[in-house]
Parts: sequence; structure tokens; C-alpha cells
Amino acid sequence: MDKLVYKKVSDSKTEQIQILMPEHINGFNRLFGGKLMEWIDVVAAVVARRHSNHNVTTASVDNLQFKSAAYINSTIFLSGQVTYVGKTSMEVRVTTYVENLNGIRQMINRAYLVLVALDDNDNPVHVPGLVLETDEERLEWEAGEKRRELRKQRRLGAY
Ligand SMILES: CC(=O)SCCNC(=O)CCNC(=O)[C@H](O)C(C)(C)COP(=O)(O)OP(=O)(O)OC[C@H]1O[C@@H](n2cnc3c(N)ncnc32)[C@H](O)[C@@H]1OP(=O)(O)O
Repeated sequence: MDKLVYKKVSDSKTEQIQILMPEHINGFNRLFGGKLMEWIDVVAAVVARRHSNHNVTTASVDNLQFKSAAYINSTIFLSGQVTYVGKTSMEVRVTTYVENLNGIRQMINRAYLVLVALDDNDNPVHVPGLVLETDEERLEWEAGEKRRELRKQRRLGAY
């Protein structure tokens, strides 16, 4: 894709809602982390598909932090957005909340994923640039540059 194509963060922002059912719970009555990671991966993939208009694959999951537990019957709200783009890769932040009955949301997880857009032959393909409209988006972009550099160093150093 021509790199001169640009998209806004809001063009691909994606949200998902779940109510925690018995099949989402682990052996001691809390949300099973693996189930949440699956939902996070799906939200991130949809964000990246919407940004790139291509199929995407997850290259890495970076800095996934479980901050609080969630329990059965909770409303779970996931929100994903692009934070940084390279040539063929997109960094997507997915934040997960428990939404209380009064509408107040408490963050329970934050994760950064890198997804790569693929062409019809499964080769990485260029993605649109990102239009940064808010201070929060600009700060995330700057942090995304640092995270990308750290990931590169880790890959090169194999640590
Ligand atoms: C939605 C899902 O769950 S998919 C299932 C799980 N995921 C997979 O099966 C992916 C398996 N991995 C792959 O297919 C390949 O490693 C790919 C497509 C991710 C990358 O292929 P490569 O041959 O390394 O491609 P290449 O070296 O050109 O890198 C492409 C981009 O990916 C980035 N990249 C590659 N590996 C990583 C990594 N481990 N972490 C972060 N970014 C990475 C590169 O920095 C580059 O970004 P840029 O174009 O923005 O500069």
C-alpha cells in the first residue's frame, strides 16, 4: 500500500463487551487469564484489519499486565486502538475494564500487541500511516517508538 495513505486512530478503534459466564472462569472463581488473552488478541486483530484493510497476524504480545481480578457475572469491556505503525507492522493497545452496574469502569488489564499486515501471498505488506489528533495519541506514539526499539533490541539480543 502507498505509505502516503493515512488513517486516523479513530478509524480503527474497536470495542468488545462480554458478560463473564461459567465457561470463562478458572478453578478459583476468577476470570481465566487465557480466555481474556484470546479476547484481547481478537480485538487487536480487528483494529489492525480495520487500519490496514488486510489480513493480519500477531507478531508479539508486549507488556500484558493483569492488574485486577474479575468475577462471574461481571461486564467486561475491551477497547483497542492503534498506537504506532511501522512499514508493515501496527502496535495496538488493548485495555480491559470491569464495567460496574453504575457504568463506572475499572481497568483490569492492559496489553500492547504488534500485528503485521499480510498480502495474498502471506508476505508483509505496507500499512497506512497514522494521523495523530490528540495529545494522548501523540504521547502513545512517542512511547510506541521506544517500545519498538526495545522489542528490536530484545530480538537482536535474544533476551
Ligand atoms: C491473530 C493471530 O493470533 S495469528 C497467530 C499467531 N501468529 C503467527 O502465527 C505469526 C507467526 N510469525 C510470522 O508469520 C512472521 O514472523 C511475521 C509475519 C510476523 C513477520 O515476518 P518476518 O519475515 O519477520 O517479516 P519482516 O522481517 O519483514 O518484519 C515485518 C514486520 O514485522 C515486525 N516484526 C517481526 N517480528 C516481530 C516481533 N517478534 N515482534 C514485533 N515485531 C516484529 C518487523 O519489525 C517488521 O515491522 P515493520 O515492517 O513495521 O518495520
